[in-house]
Formats: sequence, C-alpha cells, structure tokens
Amino acid sequence: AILHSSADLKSYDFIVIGAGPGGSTVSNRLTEDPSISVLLLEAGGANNDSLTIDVPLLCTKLTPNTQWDWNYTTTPQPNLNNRVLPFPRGIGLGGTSAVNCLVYTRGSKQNIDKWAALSKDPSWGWDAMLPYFKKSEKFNLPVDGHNITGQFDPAFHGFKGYIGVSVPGASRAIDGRVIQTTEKLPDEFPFTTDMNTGDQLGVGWVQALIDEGVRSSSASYLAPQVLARENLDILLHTRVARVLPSSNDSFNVVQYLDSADGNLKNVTASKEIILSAGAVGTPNILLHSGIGNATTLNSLGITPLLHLPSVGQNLTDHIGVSSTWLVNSTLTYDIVLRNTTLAETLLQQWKEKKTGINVDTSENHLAFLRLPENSTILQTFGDPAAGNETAHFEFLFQNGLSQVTASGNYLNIPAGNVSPKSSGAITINSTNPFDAPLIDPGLLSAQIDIHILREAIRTAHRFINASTAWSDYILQDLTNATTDDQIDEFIRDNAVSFFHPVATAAMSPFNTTDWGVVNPDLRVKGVKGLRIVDASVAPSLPAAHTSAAVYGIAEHAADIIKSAYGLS
Ligand SMILES: Cc1cc2nc3c(=O)[nH]c(=O)nc-3n(C[C@H](O)[C@H](O)[C@H](O)COP(=O)(O)OP(=O)(O)OC[C@H]3O[C@@H](n4cnc5c(N)ncnc54)[C@H](O)[C@@H]3O)c2cc1C
Repeated sequence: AILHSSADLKSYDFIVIGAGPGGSTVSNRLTEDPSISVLLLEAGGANNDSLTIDVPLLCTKLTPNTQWDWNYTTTPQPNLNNRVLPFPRGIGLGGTSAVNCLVYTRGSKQNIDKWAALSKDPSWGWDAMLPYFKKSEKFNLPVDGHNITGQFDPAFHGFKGYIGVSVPGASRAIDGRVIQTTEKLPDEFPFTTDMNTGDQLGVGWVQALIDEGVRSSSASYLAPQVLARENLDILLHTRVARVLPSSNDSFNVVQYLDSADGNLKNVTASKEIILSAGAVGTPNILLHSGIGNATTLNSLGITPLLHLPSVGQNLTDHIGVSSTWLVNSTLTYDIVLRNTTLAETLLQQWKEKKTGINVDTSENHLAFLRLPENSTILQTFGDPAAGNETAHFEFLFQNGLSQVTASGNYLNIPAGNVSPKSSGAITINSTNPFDAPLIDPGLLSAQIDIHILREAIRTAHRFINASTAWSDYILQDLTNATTDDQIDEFIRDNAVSFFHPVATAAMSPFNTTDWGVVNPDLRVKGVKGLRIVDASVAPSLPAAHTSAAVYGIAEHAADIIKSAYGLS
C-alpha cells in the first residue's frame, strides 16, 4: 500500500530506495513471495495525475526545470565551451522513466557481452540476459491497428511483462522518405526489422515504452494489483539522507527526512537495503554515508566507513546534437507547437480515443550506424565500440519536433555518439546530503568522441542529400557548418547530454578490489546488507537508450536475491 505517513511504517525484510526502473522492478519481484516484506522509499510523489507524463509525445515538456525533475545541472563542460547543461533526473514513482522520451533499445549483443567480460560472470552476458529483457516486456500492438509484420521480430520480445513496448501507432509525413532512403542507399543505410535482437545496426522503426497509446514507466511494476499485496509498502515524498551500519560491517539502517515534520528518522531492514536511486542518486547516498574514496571523504569532513574509490567514478554518458533543415511541407509537428487550438484538438483526440499523433514518442525511426571500418578515426584512436557490430552513432528522425523560428516547417535529426570513450564523475562538495552533487559527465573529454560526432553529423547530411527521397522536400540546411573546424564549433556550442549516465557504482569481478563498487551479485564490496540495483551498476554504457538495460538488470537482480534467500 501507499502509506500515509512514517507513523504507518512496520518492520521490513528489504528497504528499497528509489522507484525508477531499478527499484520498482525489484520491489515488485521480491514481493511475489508473500513471506517477504518490502518498503520502497521514494523522494517524489505518485506521478499519477499528470497528462504530461501519460501522453507520449509530450515527453519533451517534462524536463528540464519542472516539478517532475530533480533539476540538476552539470559542472561547466570545458570541451563544450564551458557550458553548464541541464542534467534531468525524474522524481516520483517511475523515476526517470516517467520523464524520459520512451525509446526502448537494448544495445548490441556485444554491449551486453561486455558486461559479462568485465564482471567475469556469464550471467550478465546477452544470452543469459535476453530472457530478462523479455520478462520485463509487454509488447503490444500499435493503436492504429496497422500490420506490423516486418517492423519488429516477435522472437525477441516478451508479451507478458509489465512495461508496454510498441511500434508507432500513427504515421508521420517523413516515414516514407526515411524508408525510401534505406531502399535507395542500402549499403550505407540498411533497413533493419528490429534493433533489439542483439544485432542493432541499421535504420528501422522505433520501439517505445508505450502501452495502448499511454506512457509505460516503471510505475507499471507498481500497478494497483501489485500495490494490493500486503507485503509491499511505499512511503512517498521521503528523501534518503544516508545508510548507516547497525553493526561494524552490516549496513541495515536507512536515515531519511520525514517530510511531515522535517526530522531525520531511521528505519531498519532485517535483511538488506537495496539502493536504486539511479546513477546520480546512488553514489550521492553512498558518499554521504562514508562509502567512497577515504581521502576525499576525510578532506570534506565525512568519516570514511568504507574505502571504495570507484564510488561516483566512471560516469559514462552519451552526447548528441541536432541538425535542422527547413522543409517544403506543412505536415510537420512544429505547426502544432504554434497552434494552441490544434494542439488542444489533438490532445482531446488522445483523451477520448487514444489515437492520433500524441500516441507516439518524438520520432518514428532510429538509425544505429558505424564509421567505415577503414576510417582514419578508428585507425588513429582504436575502436571505442564494444565490437564491430556495435554502433558508433545514432540518429533520431524527427518531423519538426523543435521549432527554430516563429514560422517555417522543419526536419530535425539529433545525432548521438553512442560509443563514447569519455567519462566523468559524480562527486560531492558538501556534508549536507540534500545538497545537489557535482555532476561532471566529462563530455568529449576523450578526443575521439568529437571526431565521431562530427562524422555522425556529416552522415546525417548524406542521409538527406545523397538520396532523391528528400530532393523535393528540403528547402534549406540550417546547420551552416561544413569544415572540420566549423562542425566542431557547432558541436561545442550546441551538443547536449543524451541523459544516459551509467557505471557510477560499477560491478567488477568477485575479489577485485582495485576497481568497481559491487560484486556481480550486486552486493557492495566489503560490507553486508547493502546491494545496488539501478543504472549505476552497469560496468559499461550500451549503445542504446538506457532504461531497457536497467529493467533487464533489475529482473536479473531479483532472481539473484530470491535465490540467495530461497524465495519463490
Ligand atoms: C530527459 C531524459 C530522456 C531520456 N530518454 C530515454 C529514452 O528515450 N529511453 C530510455 O531507455 N532511457 C531514456 N532516459 C534514461 C532512463 O530514463 C534512465 O536510464 C533510467 O530511468 C534509469 O533508471 P534507474 O532506476 O537507474 O534510475 P531513475 O529512473 O533515475 O530512478 C531513481 C529514483 O530514485 C529516486 N531517488 C534518488 N535519490 C533519492 C533519495 N535520496 N531518496 C529517495 N529517493 C531517491 C528518484 O526520485 C527516482 O525516482 C532518459 C533520461 C532523461 C533524463
């Protein structure tokens, strides 16, 4: 049940911190066993009364600087002309999956196999993880009822899980041109039926976290029939300050801020605390608990309880930038952005029938592509991707999603570097656990990353210019950058995080002490009672939007925990 106040707290076997994909999934699966009790603590509210969250196409309005966002920013990024970027993280049931743009991608088989190699545990590889990806998924037919044969491969999908996944349920004016380009230029831009089979390369229909036209966040794992379980309690509006040891080496106590009276209070787990506060929140809680680099903690005035220097380190994220063209069409989304009556009519259609443009996310097609194998970039710097079947960059084909000026119709193609070599860190500079941590994703700190992004932008332009599919459509290229220097400056002035941070509490092999925060069973190294289940344990960043990975990690984690305690 959702508790009214901390006065209703009982005693619990497990306390889970954070209701994003990690925490919601593990809270659900553990309470399938009626002999186990779980308390889920979440800093935000129920998030269940917001049209902006539910309507897939409104995803861009959810962040930054809103009630659904922690409203973090990065430290100034030296390789982006010292810009400070928004770094949204969702707050409330669903966590960041309630505010993201819904794209469902698992990355390549090589990406997931790299987790097994880094952790020296084959259960984190693709073959063992595929059943967990499927277990989390409820693939459903698009709302327009069109025939989706050839738009996805059913062999790689689950149909009985909690999170809705679907292909687009409304066509967009550029769909035909994207597909035609794959037919005209199949060598460089091959069509792929399904990017979630482990073989991700090509151009294809987006799969998005949508259930019959409505956003499916991790709150789907906390649906009313799940909340009806007597062994699952949720306390909302509750920010965790730190975790504390109850004996020398066992962390069983959670210290939280009671929003009702503003006091710090403790609650104890008889078995384990599970940290699922995300790639920013989890290292922040650990550091304030004295778990991290002992020297740095000491210099801040926090007593180190466990020296684990990798806490907060290795933050890896995607970076991307959008190219824009003025187009010869009036069937673009920017007309809706400019016309409140039309926007209201479309919203009404969504409310009444769950049909129309609002049932889908920001694009109907994606591309995952590589640099040519003989490219001088790869020869000079080595290949940063997980292997030769893993993308270097991604395109999202958007039909006028961002308006550039007050008039005109647009095509936007955000291009992301999805196999970055750069990394940064989450650190703290305060002893107050409720102060924002310092978020430095270190974007473009490795030289190869700007080279890849530059070639991604050039490739997006080839997609548009090299095929006759677009010749009667494009009026003007608004990027205005062609030389290396011009494109680099365009990137440094405009690129943003794609908001996919991972690896800030990475798993490393058992008995490895020089890097990593958790063992392959996701227990924090060197202590009892503490486990981590969220994006921060991924030891490397897949070439993919990250929530699918976290659902897979959490389904696997639930089985690991159940087997450790003999649960059903
Ligand atoms: C704008 C944006 C767009 C994105 N687009 C996509 C996309 O299209 N597809 C995709 O797959 N991924 C996308 N992502 C990334 C994806 O949403 C995340 O990878 C995923 O949600 C991470 O799950 P998590 O469980 O690790 O953490 P989160 O989802 O961040 O959940 C952590 C939870 O912990 C809570 N919490 C944190 N600290 C505390 C505390 N001290 N006390 C109590 N509770 C706390 C938070 O409020 C939150 O609910 C996007 C992210 C953003 C920001």
